[in-house]
Amino acid sequence: MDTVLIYVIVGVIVLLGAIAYGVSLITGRRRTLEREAPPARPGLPAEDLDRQPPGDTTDTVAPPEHPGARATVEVEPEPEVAPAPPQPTVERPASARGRLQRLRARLARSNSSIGQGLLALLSRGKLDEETWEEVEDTLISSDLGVEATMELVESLRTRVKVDGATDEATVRGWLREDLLALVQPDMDRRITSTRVGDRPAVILVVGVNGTGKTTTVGKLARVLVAEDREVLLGAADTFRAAAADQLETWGARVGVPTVRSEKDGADPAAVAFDAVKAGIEEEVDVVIIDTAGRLHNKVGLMDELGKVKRVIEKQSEIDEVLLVLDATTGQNGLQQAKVFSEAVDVTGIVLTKLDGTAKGGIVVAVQRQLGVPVKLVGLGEGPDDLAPFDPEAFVDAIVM
Ligand SMILES: Nc1nc2c(ncn2[C@@H]2O[C@H](COP(=O)(O)OP(=O)(O)OP(=O)(O)O)[C@@H](O)[C@H]2O)c(=O)[nH]1
Repeated sequence: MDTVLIYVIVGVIVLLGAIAYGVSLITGRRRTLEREAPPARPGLPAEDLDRQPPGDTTDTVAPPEHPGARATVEVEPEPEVAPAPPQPTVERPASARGRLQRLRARLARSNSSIGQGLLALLSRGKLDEETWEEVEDTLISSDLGVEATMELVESLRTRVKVDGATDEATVRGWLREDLLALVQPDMDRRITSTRVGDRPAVILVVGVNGTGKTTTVGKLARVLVAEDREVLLGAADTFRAAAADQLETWGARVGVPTVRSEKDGADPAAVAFDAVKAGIEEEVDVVIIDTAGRLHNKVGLMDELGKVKRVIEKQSEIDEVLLVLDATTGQNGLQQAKVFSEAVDVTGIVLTKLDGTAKGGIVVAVQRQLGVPVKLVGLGEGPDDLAPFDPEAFVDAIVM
């Protein structure tokens, strides 16, 4: 009996175990199926997009069938286009013609006070010795120089004696005429900037650092580009590391190449040589060379500039040597002019920063001292603020 009971109990246990196993198999399968099924999505099912026939790439916008339903949109993938490399913008500089007229207001701003002062003194009616002394002082304070001042006062005294008229319009006429004569309008102020025979014109730009030399070379390149010249720059100012970068930037703005050395403190003569060589090979119209004018002493300067000059002349003559002077430095500038002219044959002067000084008389003083004309004047820091010197426009700005 006991044995039968044991068999019954074991049988029940086996049966229960089999039932439990069967139930667990069914639930496990259902869970797996649930896990594999995609989640239900609200609104228009996304699978509508998936069901678009492959290859149908046109944009399709199905109007919604009822409010709230989303349109089915298939957007053609953008073809992959490599971004275009940034193009350097080459500027078209303003023509140099009539620039001094345009910039006259800048000159007038600083220099017309002299003109106004002179006009007020000379049209007082009674011109006594004291007034003439004031006239002299005004002229000397404009850096005209003692000699030119004496000449001008002498001429004005004679006119007053002869004519007697001292109304402002008459005096203005005299002043204009006498100042113009002092500025020597007949001097040849052209700059050689076209090919000479079968070689480019070569312009050497010299001057003390800080006078605006590099800036002037850059501005001059623009003036010449505006006149359709092919220009090449030589960065022979190897003394100041940033000068070559500065020059290169000026050139790049108007599509002008710069020959430079990658080495700081390289031999300026070697850079000048390479620039002229490249200019000859490229058949450009003009090569402009920026130099470092370290005014440590006259002998050093002569050695440096002399070497640059000799090395260039192995390949080409030098057509222009432009001396850059800062108009605000007065007598100091005149002293520099003297030293440079002894080191190298200066053919023209560039007077920079005339916009910032009432000392326009320096034009007369420096021309007299060197016997060479002022060819260009700097009238601001803008890229087109360099103008060919025009004696009439200059004097008009003073006596306007
Ligand atoms: N207001 C004014 N500033 C000027 C003029 N010309 C040049 N300058 C400024 O003078 C400063 C010196 O100019 P640079 O061209 O660097 O002088 P630099 O003589 O070449 O000096 P280095 O490159 O060291 O040889 C700059 O800030 C120019 O913008 C001008 O006509 N008017």
